[in-house]
Amino acid sequence: MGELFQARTVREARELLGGHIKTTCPVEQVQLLKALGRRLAQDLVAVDAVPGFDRSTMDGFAVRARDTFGATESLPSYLDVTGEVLMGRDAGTAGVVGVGQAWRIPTGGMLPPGADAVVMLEYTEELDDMTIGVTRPVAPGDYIVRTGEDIAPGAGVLPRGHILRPQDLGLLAAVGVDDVPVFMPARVGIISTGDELVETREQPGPGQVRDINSYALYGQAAAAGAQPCIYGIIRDDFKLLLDRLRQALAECDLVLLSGGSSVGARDVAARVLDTLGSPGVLFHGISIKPGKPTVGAVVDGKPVFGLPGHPVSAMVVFDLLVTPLLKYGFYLRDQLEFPVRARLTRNMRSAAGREDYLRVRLYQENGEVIADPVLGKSGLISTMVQADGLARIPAEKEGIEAGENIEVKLF
Ligand SMILES: Nc1nc2c(c(=O)[nH]1)N[C@H]1C(S)=C(S)[C@@H](COP(=O)(O)OP(=O)(O)OC[C@H]3O[C@@H](n4cnc5c(N)ncnc54)[C@H](O)[C@@H]3O)O[C@H]1N2
Ligand code: MOO
Repeated sequence: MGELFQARTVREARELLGGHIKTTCPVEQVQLLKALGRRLAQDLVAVDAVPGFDRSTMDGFAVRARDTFGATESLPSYLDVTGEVLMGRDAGTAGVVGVGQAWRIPTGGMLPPGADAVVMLEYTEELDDMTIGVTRPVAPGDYIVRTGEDIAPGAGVLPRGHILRPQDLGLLAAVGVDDVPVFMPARVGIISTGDELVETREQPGPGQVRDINSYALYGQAAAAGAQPCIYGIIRDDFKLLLDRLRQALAECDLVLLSGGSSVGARDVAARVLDTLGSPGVLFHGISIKPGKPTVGAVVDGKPVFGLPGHPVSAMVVFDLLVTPLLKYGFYLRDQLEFPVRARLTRNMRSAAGREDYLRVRLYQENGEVIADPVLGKSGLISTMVQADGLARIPAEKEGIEAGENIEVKLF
């Protein structure tokens, strides 16, 4: 590859990939406790109402609100205690709370028929076993959760594609979903290429470095819910690379190659990716820094990326192009990608027409979030370790001044 490549924007790169990827995600049923972080494979609809009955939110007395109107400490409303709600029991079979009456009720107990509110214990005085004085009025509905107030029967509770969070497990438990249909994790093949690379356990000789990218990318893939698989270090050799890529493609849903993506004479990634199958390379180069010499390809419907060799660049491109595919199965248009706004501590220049991604440390000062750039070349993995997140300078800006706000995503 001798010629200079034509750089695409991140959006164009996503659109090109999105238009050609044709992977189907198989679905499996997992037990609810195993479903955390997994992606829902279908819309889930509640069959039952939650709660299934009107419930008290306080310890106290179930009453007719009207009977408490005008009650004060000096002039309480006196009510006859004629019943008691037992926790977990049907309160609908033992009579009705009549006019001028009250039933004892625990927090979470079922509201008995006739009652329309609960008076907190603190606002009652017990005159004897059978009589209370209510010292504050309540309105109908006070201290009650209504039937279906949490989840109405027939309501859509979670949409297909949603990544399950701890609170979602709670909600699914509430509606009785014990087996959850989720997409199987995508299998991600990871290949590192470079004559200089050696395994972690080896002592690098002069001119050699340990393979960083296999591990960092493995971590990113696993963190995005995928099932990563390392295919090792391959020398900068067309044939060797082609064979290993073919194997990875046959066994995986998505393949990552790092190194060899630039335009140097020995940079074989683009050539190899174009040889694998149809349609092959869709773009070579994105207008971002770091990460410019990225190659994006689709082979028989599966995405294959030639990531830049510099570890920071490889990780940034993974974050922008690979994570959304693994997490959501596609690129979401309305995704809130950089949700934190932070004040930048120093001027950072950027070329117009190019998105720049800064590694930033975050801290709080006077109630504000501050982003302090971690400076350093894209070959330095330690800069990623020192950073808490990635900040973006949009393509239309030629830089951001100290004190201006910048959009950040957390690692
Ligand atoms: N004349 C030019 N040179 C370079 C350009 C350019 O536009 N013109 N682009 C630079 C940029 S930007 C990047 S990023 C790199 C991309 O390089 P390659 O993707 O071709 O990768 P390599 O040349 O194989 O390696 C670059 C660098 O990264 C180290 N590396 C590679 N793989 C690993 C790994 N698995 N673990 C740790 N480190 C790795 C490698 O040793 C090199 O130092 O090209 C610039 N050059
Ligand atoms: O893009 Mo390189 O990826 O600037 O270091």
